[in-house]
Amino acid sequence: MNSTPVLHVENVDLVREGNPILREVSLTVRAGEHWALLGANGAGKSTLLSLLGAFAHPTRGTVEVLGHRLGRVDMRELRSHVGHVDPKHAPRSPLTVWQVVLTGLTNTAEWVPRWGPTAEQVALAERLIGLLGLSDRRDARWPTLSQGERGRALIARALMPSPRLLLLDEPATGLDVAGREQFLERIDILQRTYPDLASVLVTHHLEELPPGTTHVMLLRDGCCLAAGPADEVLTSDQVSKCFDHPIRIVRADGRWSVRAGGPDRSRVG
Ligand SMILES: Nc1ncnc2c1ncn2[C@@H]1O[C@H](COP(=O)(O)OP(=O)(O)OP(=O)(O)O)[C@@H](O)[C@H]1O
Repeated sequence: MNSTPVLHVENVDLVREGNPILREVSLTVRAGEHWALLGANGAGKSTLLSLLGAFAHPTRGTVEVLGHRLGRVDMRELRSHVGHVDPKHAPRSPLTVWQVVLTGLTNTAEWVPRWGPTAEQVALAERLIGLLGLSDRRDARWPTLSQGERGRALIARALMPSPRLLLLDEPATGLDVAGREQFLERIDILQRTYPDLASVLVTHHLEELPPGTTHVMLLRDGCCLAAGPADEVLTSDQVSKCFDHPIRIVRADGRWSVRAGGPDRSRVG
């Protein structure tokens, strides 16, 4: 296994229009780790993800993505090796699921004219479509897909170049309960199928954390409040501080959820 961290962020500050957005943030992500960035609206999660995806440079500090230091590398080239699931991605023409997934190889929103995948690439696309639970929607066109199906198609698309890193920005936002559970089930299958894949997922809802989440960073006002193994970081105390609200964390069947803080009323009979 490659021992270079997949991501290494050291003492990063990011200032935009004179405002500090990230302050002294450090993070190391290794192969096989599944991180969640958790924090309230405006905490800086998406901004940090944009650094990890080589979409932005830090103002101070260093960011290494797949062993390459931002500022010393062709960002566009580097991005092609990162599986970045952009929820706003949308092809303009009504591509099928199969086509959308294959555009992950050309890194384009549209099907590239005169480009054709190899037999191995087609086989990989079919395998990923199956892994994401979309085999029966393989030929369905983008405009006819549900939001959950689109999200899962985009994950399959991001995995086409066989990246070592998958970045997911609020992947379960807007999904109904069934859609969220299907998404979590597929993430679980994915993590078991690709044990070396590392991922970083942004969310503000603990209910949306995949059970395979190994590590968590709590962000508040651009600062890292806590970072480390999920069970050490996701305590009622720390999450309450992160969201500036009394919260009680409940862990059941490998999943996390929250209740309003205060006494545990479930035992009052
Ligand atoms: N281009 C920009 N210029 C100035 N301020 C920005 C810019 N982009 C983001 N911000 C500010 O930086 C802060 C962090 O934004 P960011 O989107 O990273 O937070 P977030 O934790 O992802 O929030 P949310 O959960 O609402 O998506 C916010 O206060 C936002 O207004």
